[in-house]
Amino acid sequence: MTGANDLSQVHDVDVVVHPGTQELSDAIAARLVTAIADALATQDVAHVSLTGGSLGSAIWASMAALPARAAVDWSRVELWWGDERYLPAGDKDRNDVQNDAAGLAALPLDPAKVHRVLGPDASESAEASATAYGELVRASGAGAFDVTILGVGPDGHVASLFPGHPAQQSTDAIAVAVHDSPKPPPDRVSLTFEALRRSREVWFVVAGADKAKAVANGVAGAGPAYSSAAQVKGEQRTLWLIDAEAAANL
Ligand SMILES: O=C1O[C@H](COP(=O)(O)O)[C@@H](O)[C@H](O)[C@H]1O
Repeated sequence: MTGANDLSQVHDVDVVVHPGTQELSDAIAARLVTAIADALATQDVAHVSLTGGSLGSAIWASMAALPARAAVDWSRVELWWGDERYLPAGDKDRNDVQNDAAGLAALPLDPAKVHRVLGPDASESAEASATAYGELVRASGAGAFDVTILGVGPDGHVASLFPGHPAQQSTDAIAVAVHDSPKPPPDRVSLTFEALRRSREVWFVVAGADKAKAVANGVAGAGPAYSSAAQVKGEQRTLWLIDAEAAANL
């Protein structure tokens, strides 16, 4: 990772800083290829949980341009989403739609292994969608995700778990319905902290000066009223993959 500045082991997490958003996005795509190929060397399938947001989609544009993506047997990759906006299939504001448009759809994935959160066109409520998604995670035998990728909002939210929002407190489920989200749209479905923590590696992916405070809070381990990101750690590794602007307050 040429040009990366490794600030390893700050507060029991690893922080890697790349100069700008493009370098960061390209590096995450390359890292993901390696992580998936490693997992597939010893497992039948690799489970990866994806994120929406700006960088969450930029990764797939980088992947589409990365020759090394051919090193992965994508038909053995199970994809999940850490959260989804509770909107009908195909809505341009859904995370999966934005990821697909950025480049995800171009990969030779097995559609049966791409697990999309049901929207209002296919479920009675966000609660019903969350229950169905949780059951799907459980039934898949995922047990733990190999990699969970999480964007972080300027307010410190990850997936659709917003600091101080009641959905943060859901402890008895894999996925939870979120209403009155401070960021539109108001209705969402999110994996819970408990589910997100069942990840071998958690990667926070963050770019931009407007995220510098959220990154500092997350890396420092701030409480849930200030940072949802700080409540999630990987079982083996927690990585902050950020650009120089986002690192400004470290
Ligand atoms: O609404 C969401 O926002 C976050 C972060 O988005 P960004 O555009 O500020 O990077 C994203 O991680 C989450 O998946 C999404 O639903």
